[in-house]
Amino acid sequence: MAPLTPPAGLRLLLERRSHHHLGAPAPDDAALELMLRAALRVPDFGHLRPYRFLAARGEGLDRLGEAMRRAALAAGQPEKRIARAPRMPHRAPLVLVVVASPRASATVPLFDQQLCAGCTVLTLQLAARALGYGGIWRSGWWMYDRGFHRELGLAEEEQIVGFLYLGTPVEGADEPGNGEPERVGDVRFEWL
Ligand SMILES: Cc1cc2nc3c(=O)[nH]c(=O)nc-3n(C[C@H](O)[C@H](O)[C@H](O)COP(=O)(O)O)c2cc1C
Repeated sequence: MAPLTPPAGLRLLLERRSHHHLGAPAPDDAALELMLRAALRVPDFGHLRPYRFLAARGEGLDRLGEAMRRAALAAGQPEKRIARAPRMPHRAPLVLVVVASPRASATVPLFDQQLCAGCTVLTLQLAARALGYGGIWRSGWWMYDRGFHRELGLAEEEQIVGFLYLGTPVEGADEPGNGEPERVGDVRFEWL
């Protein structure tokens, strides 16, 4: 069977990659609006929209870093982690904290709702890429720390599913891709 030539819309997925080194400009409000509209299209059992976003740019990055520092201090984390906390969000000009915010539902399990929230992270990253920006989905210790969650005002049932760092890829700073198409043979896949 001859391989299909990927249509233009699929190239965004086939060529998706993360950018660790991000500078200005970040997606502006107009870009962010389009990205959020795309996020609203993720698969969503019961259309519960079980997610919300906390956004930081400018001084917001300082506030986010301070919240990270206070949480690390309160949790008795190593000195090195506490000291580096304020710098963490400054690795990009825009950081979205993506929060799974489950709704009470008799039919939609919590995990489904958290997966739905996770889908928004990738969708936002892809939408940003389509608009010419770069991004990386990060987690790390803070993602799971209840003290940090409280710093950000999360409710008990809420969970951070990702920190999405966004900006413009710094030219030449990231490892170039090897240019090879992904090999479908690498996927664990079997017919039942
Ligand atoms: C839930 C989740 C959490 C992640 N957390 C981190 C992280 O904290 N730090 C990191 O360098 N990469 C993290 N990654 C991986 C990056 O987003 C990225 O996929 C990886 O650097 C490989 O690059 P690529 O996306 O270009 O293949 C995470 C990915 C996922 C899905």
